[in-house]
Amino acid sequence: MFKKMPGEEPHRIVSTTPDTAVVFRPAVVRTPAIVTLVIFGSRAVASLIRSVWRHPVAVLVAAVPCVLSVLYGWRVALLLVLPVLAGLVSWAMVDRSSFARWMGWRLLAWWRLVWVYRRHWQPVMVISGLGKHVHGRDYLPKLGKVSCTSWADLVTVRMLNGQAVKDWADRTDNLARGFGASSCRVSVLKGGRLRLTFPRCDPLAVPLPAVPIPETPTVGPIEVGKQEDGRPWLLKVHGTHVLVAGATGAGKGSIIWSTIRGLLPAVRAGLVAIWALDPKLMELSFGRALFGARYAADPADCADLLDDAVKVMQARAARFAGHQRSHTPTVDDPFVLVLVDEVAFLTAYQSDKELRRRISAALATLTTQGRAVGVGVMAALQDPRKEVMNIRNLFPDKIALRLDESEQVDMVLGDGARDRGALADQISPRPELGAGVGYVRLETSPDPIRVRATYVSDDDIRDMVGDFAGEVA
Ligand SMILES: Nc1ncnc2c1ncn2[C@@H]1O[C@H](COP(=O)(O)OP(=O)(O)OP(=O)(O)O)[C@@H](O)[C@H]1O
Repeated sequence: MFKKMPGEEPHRIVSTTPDTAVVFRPAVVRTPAIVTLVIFGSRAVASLIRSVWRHPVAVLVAAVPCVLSVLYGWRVALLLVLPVLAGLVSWAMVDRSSFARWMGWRLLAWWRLVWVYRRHWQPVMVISGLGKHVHGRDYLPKLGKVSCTSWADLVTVRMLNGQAVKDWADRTDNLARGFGASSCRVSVLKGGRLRLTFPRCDPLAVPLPAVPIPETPTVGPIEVGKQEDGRPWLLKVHGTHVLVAGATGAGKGSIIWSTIRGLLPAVRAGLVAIWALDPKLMELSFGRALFGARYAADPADCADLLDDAVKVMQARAARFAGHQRSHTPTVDDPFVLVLVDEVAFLTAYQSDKELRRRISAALATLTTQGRAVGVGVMAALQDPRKEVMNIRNLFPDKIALRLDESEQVDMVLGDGARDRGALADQISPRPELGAGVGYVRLETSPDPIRVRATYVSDDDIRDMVGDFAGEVA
């Protein structure tokens, strides 16, 4: 039986009988040096080809000056390279984004691969427990491609056979510390490969001003903020229901107001009607004039308004039955968005049992039957526990802002969301850093996305009221 053993291992192998009278030494067949050299040589060539394939720009930048100086001497090489360098600097100054896309991020990715990930890969894998060092041999997950975006490094890895995604998700803290990043997120690619996302900076660290009101009426998706990768965060409200969960001061109001702001032109055009329930009498009362008669703060009025919404929904369902299966907003049948601030005031904390029953039943009816006929619910709440909000699973889209406890993250976003990097319990309680910051999970992907809502200030709301009050159907 042959066994491959590197280094000094073969010398240590001895087998003895129990009384050590007979000692067996297995025969050791030494690999000829030439074979070893050929193996190492072919590995070096393969690694060179891989580097050229994955990092052509970086290899070109490093290799061309070296080749020129070998062929023509360093003076000629310098003369030839300097104008190119000047050209690159001017390109970077004139059009930063195209330079970053074609050169900057590629060079940075190569540098980060060599200097950060490859250099620290072996110790970080072994110490974090994702790799093993057994009898002088390393069993390490394979480091794949590294690419850089404006805010993060994206690292592809091939897991060891027998490893599970959870093994990696449980060690995101180790990975982040090991590679000098503030956090690490794990997402699954196919074929046993994972993508690790290591943020280099936080584009959401500063509050975002309210986006301009759209010029043309739209029922969404509405731009309500920014995603971590710098792209706009577009929130779908028509054809779904949205639950916003966050501790007090987490910035739930900014999501509600950003949504209202984006819908106002459609409200003016008669394509959308916003119905507001404001049991805390704080958040929505500020722009009360925007909602006309469709505003309620007293729990009994809230129950009546919800019952009216159910009637609208049922009347539509009866009319649509057999004719259409989905809703297109029109002036006759506008999209009705029922906004509920602190829904637990109306359900869990409501002392009047009959009111509580009516409100819970109406909310459950709207969230189970409303989306196909153009009635949507957007509800905000502080405490996402089932005892407080037993219909939270009827909301297809959920947003987790800052939460008090780590267990609440999975309650809002679904199982495994926190393991995959939705650290909503670690969002800063300082409003300038953390208010409006949260995680969303789209129906199409299990990976949570970090986002920040724009801040619609009191002045913005006053302007909105000034421009749009009285235009409500
Ligand atoms: N998107 C945001 N960006 C920056 N700051 C924000 C943002 N949203 C809110 N804030 C700040 O955080 C404070 C609290 O926000 P807000 O009242 O919306 O939180 P909330 O989650 O609705 O809290 P509560 O449940 O107590 O009403 C605001 O006064 C504001 O100063």
